[in-house]
Amino acid sequence: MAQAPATLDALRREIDEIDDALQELLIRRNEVSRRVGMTKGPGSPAVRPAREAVILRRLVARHRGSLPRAVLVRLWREIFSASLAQQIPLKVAVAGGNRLAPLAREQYGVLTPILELGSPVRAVNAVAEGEAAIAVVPLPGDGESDPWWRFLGRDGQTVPRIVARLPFAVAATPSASDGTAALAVALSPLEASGDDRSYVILETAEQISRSALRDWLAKADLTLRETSAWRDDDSRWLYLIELEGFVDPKDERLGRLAGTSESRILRATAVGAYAVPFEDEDLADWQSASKLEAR
Ligand SMILES: C=C(O[C@@H]1C=C(C(=O)O)C=C[C@H]1O)C(=O)O
Repeated sequence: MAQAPATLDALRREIDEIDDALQELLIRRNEVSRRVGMTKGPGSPAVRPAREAVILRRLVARHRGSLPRAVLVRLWREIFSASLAQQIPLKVAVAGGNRLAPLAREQYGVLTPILELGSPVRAVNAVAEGEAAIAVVPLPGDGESDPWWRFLGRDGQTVPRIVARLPFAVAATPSASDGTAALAVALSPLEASGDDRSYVILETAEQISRSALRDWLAKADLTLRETSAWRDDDSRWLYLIELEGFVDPKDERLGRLAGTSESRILRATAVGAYAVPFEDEDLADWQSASKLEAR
């Protein structure tokens, strides 16, 4: 016998039940995250973008039905932010005037306090000094007079590291639809998500061409993506290098670099890594694809 069509009342009762179940699960998730926070301890910072990336990739891959993947990601950004906010006082520093506040809000939660400071350098300092948990800073550019990244080459637990690239999903981040992108800096260890890019700072006593840098890196099995240079007062050069793959502070390829560069690299320090963001097609839904075809 065919099933009788559900009445509007019955369908609404089903939605009420689902809402209650969803709410119970969110309450439970936040409680477990609070316990994760207590288990982490002082040497294990709260902000873990690599773990968030692994979760989002898994959820997007197993998704189905008519709820768009971009909406799924948006929901989880708020869930992560609420989860983080009960582990630590979640405050995000940005440089006022560089249009990164909306991006920071869409990544770290619409209710998360944003601290607008005078420059990206001050935003990074706010993280070093514990005034903010995360700084959202512009992508490194070449020829900057005071690049925010120049403080990252030092060792130590209170030196901020690059931990994420924003947006993680353009389709889920309206403020990034014009191509705006940024990096997030926090006092968190470098963690691999399984598909990553990394940043290292190379220190040299002289200016080095991009092609020489690329060759030295290739000899040490490292693939260069981007470079930014900064000349320190005492004629020391710093290069912020973006590399393919994950490179952590103990990576033996960094040690090999000195040997492959005619010893012109004085120091090589791993200063960051980020999970490779979703491509638009990763978030494409069967429904939206069929809508496009129907046009
Ligand atoms: C719960 C954790 O802390 C934070 C919150 C996460 C979450 O809500 O899933 C994930 C990573 C961290 O940014 C964790 O590290 O697992």
